[in-house]
Order: sequence, then structure tokens, then C-alpha cells
Amino acid sequence: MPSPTTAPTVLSYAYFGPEGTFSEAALRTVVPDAVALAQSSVDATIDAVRTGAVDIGCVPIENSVEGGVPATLDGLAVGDPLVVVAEVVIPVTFVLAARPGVRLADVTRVSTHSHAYAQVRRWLHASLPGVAYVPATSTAASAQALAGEQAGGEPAGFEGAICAPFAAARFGLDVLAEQIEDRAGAQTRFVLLARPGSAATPPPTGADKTSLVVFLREERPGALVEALEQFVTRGINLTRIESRPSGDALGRYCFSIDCDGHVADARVGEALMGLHRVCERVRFVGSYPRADAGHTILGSGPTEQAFVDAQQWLDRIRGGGAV
Ligand SMILES: O=C(O)C(=O)C[C@]1(C(=O)O)C=C[C@@H](O)C=C1
Repeated sequence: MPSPTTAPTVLSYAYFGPEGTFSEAALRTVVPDAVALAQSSVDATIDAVRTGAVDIGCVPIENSVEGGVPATLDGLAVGDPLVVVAEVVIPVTFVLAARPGVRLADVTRVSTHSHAYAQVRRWLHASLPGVAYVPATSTAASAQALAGEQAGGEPAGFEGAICAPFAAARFGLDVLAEQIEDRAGAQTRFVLLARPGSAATPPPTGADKTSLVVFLREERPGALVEALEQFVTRGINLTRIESRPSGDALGRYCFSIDCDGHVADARVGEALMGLHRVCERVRFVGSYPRADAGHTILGSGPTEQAFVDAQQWLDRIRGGGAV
């Protein structure tokens, strides 16, 4: 009789689309040939994971020039919890693309995603003074609209699309100018999201990050310091902290935090318990390998072994053993 075998889990994917976004490129660095559903927005991508339509969704979270992506930060702070299972950092560079035959001098309106617009503003001012900006749902959506117009569809309402070089190629557009970003060497960080407890949850690697959303106690002097102390006293390095309005009332904020380490690490576990004690609410948003595989930066405090030893010592006392 053949021995029973366990079929490998095949995961399904979605990304902030359409085809040709940086989000698709980021996902392809992890799963090059996966069949993946393009979604029309960050919210739709997050919803596709929440509803179980797919296992994994890829969305942008942070750009080195324009900062956090609000739709992603807010989408992770409210609604059914999701966890980050991987991060991907890719370089971003933009082209000005147009329908074949259109010249730079013909471009009076350009379209792109707001995060991309913010990265090319000075180039536009210098090269196309007075050009009008038409917001698009993503960089690739603007290229897709020009391709649709070229194919006899709806007028796009603009002549120039600011998108990735590969999006211009994908949609058969001419490149009028390349590397138009104001800051060379920009990078965007993307996250792969899953439902908590899913097959994609990564074990500790020794070079991990943990993401959290922290809601402080209202009207409490020093509440932020108290929360940050939970990391400092355990020698845990923060890699990102930013505030977002909680949406409840004016002046109410939550903090989106990334720190070094994995929830399975003793010191990170203790910091999470400390936060739980001093904060109104703490949302765990996943532990996952660092994209740069860099080493975890520890403060000058106790070693990881010291945390483990202390826990075992306490367990022995509680168990009535000799210490
Ligand atoms: O994925 C895309 O192509 C997007 O349109 C999104 C996005 C972003 O939100 O930051 C991604 C990377 C670039 O920084 C510009 C735009």
C-alpha cells in the first residue's frame, strides 16, 4: 500500500494592480511564476486576504522619499487582524510614457499614483512647467489608461503616464523621459499579508522584524514614553515608528511600529506583554524575516540567553524546585 503523503500547500496571491505596478514586481521577486490576482487598490488587496479569496496579498507600505503608505498602515490598524509574513524592498525609478507618436511638447497633463507624483514633482516643474496632474489609482493604471485609449477605448484625459519602465513596456507605450525621480536610489518596501495562523506564518530566522500597532491610553502623561520603555529596557531596536490618526476623534493617534526580533524571541515576547500592560490596545501585525537579512541590533542590556535563563529560573521557583 502506498504510504500517505501530505500535499504541499499551494498558496494563492493578490497584489495592488493592475499588471505593471511595483507591487506586482515586488511579489514576483518572491514567487516569480505564481498566478496572482491584480486588485484595483490597496484596500481591495487587503480585503481579498481578509475574505479568504486569496492567501497572500502584496501591497506597498513605505517609500524612502515619500514615507508611509496611508492605505496600508490604516488597513492593518483596523478590521480583522492580518499579519505580515514577508517584506520585500525594491528600487523604484520612473519614466514618463506616452502613446506612440506623442512628443514631450504635446504633454499638458500627466497622471500617476500620488506617492509617485511626490517623487517626480521637481522634475515635472523643471521639464514640463504648468503641466496638470491627474491622480491615478496606481502608476500602472495610468499606463493602462493610455493603452486603452490607443486601442480605441475611452479617452484617458491625459497624455503622459508616470510609471515603472516595465509598465511602459507592458502597455506598449513610448518612453519620453527616463529616471525622472527627484531623488536617485529611492526604494519602496512592500509587505506580503496573510491571515493570522495561516500556512505562511514564518518561524524565527535570527534576523527578523516584528510589526505592531499600539493604541496609547488616553489622557495619560508620558503614555508614549511608557510604551517605548518596553523596548528600551529590553534592548530592542525600533526600525520604524509613525503615528496615524486613529479616526476616533481629533488628536487621537495610534502608532505603527516595527522592531527588531521575532515574537518567539524571549525579549520580544516580554516587550509585547509589557505593552499589553501599559497600552489601551496592542495589535500584533506579524514577525517575519528582515529583507536585508541584516543582523539584529541589540541594546547594551542583557543577552537573549539571559532572558531565557531568567524565565527558566522563575519557572523553577514557581515549580518549587531548588534555585
Ligand atoms: O505599486 C505601484 O506601482 C504603485 O502605484 C504604488 C506605489 C506606492 O504606493 O508607493 C509603489 C511604489 C512607488 O513608490 C510609487 C507608487
